[in-house]
Amino acid sequence: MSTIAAYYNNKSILITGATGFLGKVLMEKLFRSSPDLKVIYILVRPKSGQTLQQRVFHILNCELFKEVREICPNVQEKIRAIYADLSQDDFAISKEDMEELLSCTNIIFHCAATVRFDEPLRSAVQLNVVATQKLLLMAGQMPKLEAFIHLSTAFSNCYRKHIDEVIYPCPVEPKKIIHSMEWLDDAIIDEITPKLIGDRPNTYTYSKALGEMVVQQEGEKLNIAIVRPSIVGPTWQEPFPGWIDTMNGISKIIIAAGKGLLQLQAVEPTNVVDLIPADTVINLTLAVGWYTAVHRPKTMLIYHSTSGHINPFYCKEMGLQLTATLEKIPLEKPFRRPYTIGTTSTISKQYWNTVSHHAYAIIYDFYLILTGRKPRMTKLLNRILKTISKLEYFSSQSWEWTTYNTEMLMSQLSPEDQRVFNFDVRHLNWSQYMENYVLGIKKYLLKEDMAGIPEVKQHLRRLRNIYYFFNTTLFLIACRLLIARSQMARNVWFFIVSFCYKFLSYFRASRMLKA
Ligand SMILES: CCCCCCCCCCCCCCCCCCCCCCCCCCCC(=O)SCCNC(=O)CCNC(=O)[C@H](O)C(C)(C)COP(=O)(O)OP(=O)(O)OC[C@H]1O[C@@H](n2cnc3c(N)ncnc32)[C@H](O)[C@@H]1OP(=O)(O)O
Ligand SMILES: NC(=O)C1=CN([C@@H]2O[C@H](COP(=O)(O)OP(=O)(O)OC[C@H]3O[C@@H](n4cnc5c(N)ncnc54)[C@H](OP(=O)(O)O)[C@@H]3O)[C@@H](O)[C@H]2O)C=CC1
Repeated sequence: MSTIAAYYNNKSILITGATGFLGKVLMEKLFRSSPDLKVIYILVRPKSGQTLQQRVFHILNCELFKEVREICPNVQEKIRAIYADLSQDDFAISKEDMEELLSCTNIIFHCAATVRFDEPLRSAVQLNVVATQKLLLMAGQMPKLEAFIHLSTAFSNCYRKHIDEVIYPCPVEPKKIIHSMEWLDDAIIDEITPKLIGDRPNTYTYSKALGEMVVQQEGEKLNIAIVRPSIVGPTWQEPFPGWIDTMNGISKIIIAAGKGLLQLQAVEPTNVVDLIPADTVINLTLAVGWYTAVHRPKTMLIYHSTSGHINPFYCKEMGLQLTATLEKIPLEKPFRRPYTIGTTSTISKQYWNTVSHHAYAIIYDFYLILTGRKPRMTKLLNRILKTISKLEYFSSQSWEWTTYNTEMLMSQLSPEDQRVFNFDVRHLNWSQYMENYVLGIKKYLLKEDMAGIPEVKQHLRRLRNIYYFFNTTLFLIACRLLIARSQMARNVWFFIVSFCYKFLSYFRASRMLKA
């Protein structure tokens, strides 16, 4: 049996952010690989009118947990959902629950975070820094704790081009930031935010960097490690390929491209898109948990979960594969045929934005007005472009992450552990992965019907014919206008027509001679 899987059996595991994308994949793998684990405590808040129990029921009944429901029929009994809101001072955990957590927890996986790039600094700090600090304080009071694993992001130091598995300190100490958030009002915080975040693009990356510093400072006496994934995509292999239930990362770009709304993305075609499958991140995280608990490294180790250095996926290749896949597995109700253009040049971006986004939206809105409907495309397009522009910082650049610790860990695993907890992306086939990505988006995220694919393909063929007809008509109108207004255009036109005529006559004559 796998040593790592055996380690988690009979353990009490605390997970924050278990209702999130990565948290669910983490729980699923734990139940599937170590069905004899004692209990998983999850800190959950009620949301969207659902109680804790309803949320847990919903998670356990989703497609992701299909295999777990068979392997571990009593899975419901092994999850202890604890009411908690991490943005509140004492996490709002009841006294009894807190006592149980403190006395029983063996391992903590801290995944909860606000991942929005545009989160106000106050709430980003509250969740990504203060909550981390408080969880570390709690961890310090747990006599049975063996390891604390903190999920950060490979982009926490994205102002650097080359990133090592170390902590890069922020100029202002986290304690000072936390303290200032207590007495500054919102208006002043908004004003100083750009100065504080400095070269970072948003409050997310800044607060995650502060969170790492807190982990380093407050976790000195704990057995602690940090995992830094890059852009997390759907599962690669486990429990099945293509599982995704989040719009984060690049899913929004893919959906907008699949619906034909977005054709241009600010990317340098030769740049690398550092995608990493969710199951790879989770396998590494579980291996890190085991290694930290059992081998107790003397210093806190940071592990990069990235793909670019060993199996680079270039933007151009991704654009081509995405277009091909979206033809094969189209998304429902496309506005246009998917097509991808990548550039970072400002002039080129403005040109393509006008020609392939705004012009189309205006024409479509005009068509809606003519057919007695309310125009909506320009508004929708502007919203999407605004959203996508906030991702531009990440799409227009490339980074290099070193992975010495991750490779060291891989070398420490037995062949069986390397197989069961595979985090080696050298053999990942990107074309296959993109196909499963689109399938996953269609099936699990958008919940579209697979049986509708032939109909959508037919619709796409109609759109292609309209596109050709529209372009040919536009070309002929332009020619006609030019010929009517310019002698030179007329000369060129007559030259082309007489050239074609002569060529055809020559071709016919030579065929007759041969006959
Ligand atoms: C791909 C094809 C394009 C063509 C290019 C072709 C080029 C050829 C070669 C290139 C190939 C293509 C390669 C592209 C790859 C680029 C790679 C880089 C991508 C960069 C991704 C960034 C990831 C960075 C990861 C950093 C690591 C982390 O740790 S991230 C943690 C995860 N966090 C996130 O990912 C959160 C990011 N998101 C946000 O913070 C917010 O969404 C936002 C701040 C970005 C935007 O907020 P906003 O309020 O504006 O939007 P939102 O609330 O999300 O939505 C507003 C409404 O708009 C609707 N909407 C949004 N998208 C769509 C859509 N696609 N279709 C329809 N409707 C959409 C949305 O539903 C909202 O509607 P309402 O709910 O009704 O308001
Ligand atoms: N996805 C990605 O591309 C990447 C993610 N990461 C990191 O991985 C971790 C997990 O990310 P991911 O799963 O994608 O994120 P999600 O947004 O999917 O999940 C976030 C989780 O945090 C919980 N949470 C947020 N606020 C609170 C709160 N106040 N109290 C209790 N719980 C709260 C959410 O609960 P609720 O369901 O109630 O909202 C949810 O379970 C994060 O630390 C993130 O920084 C790093 C790199 C890339």
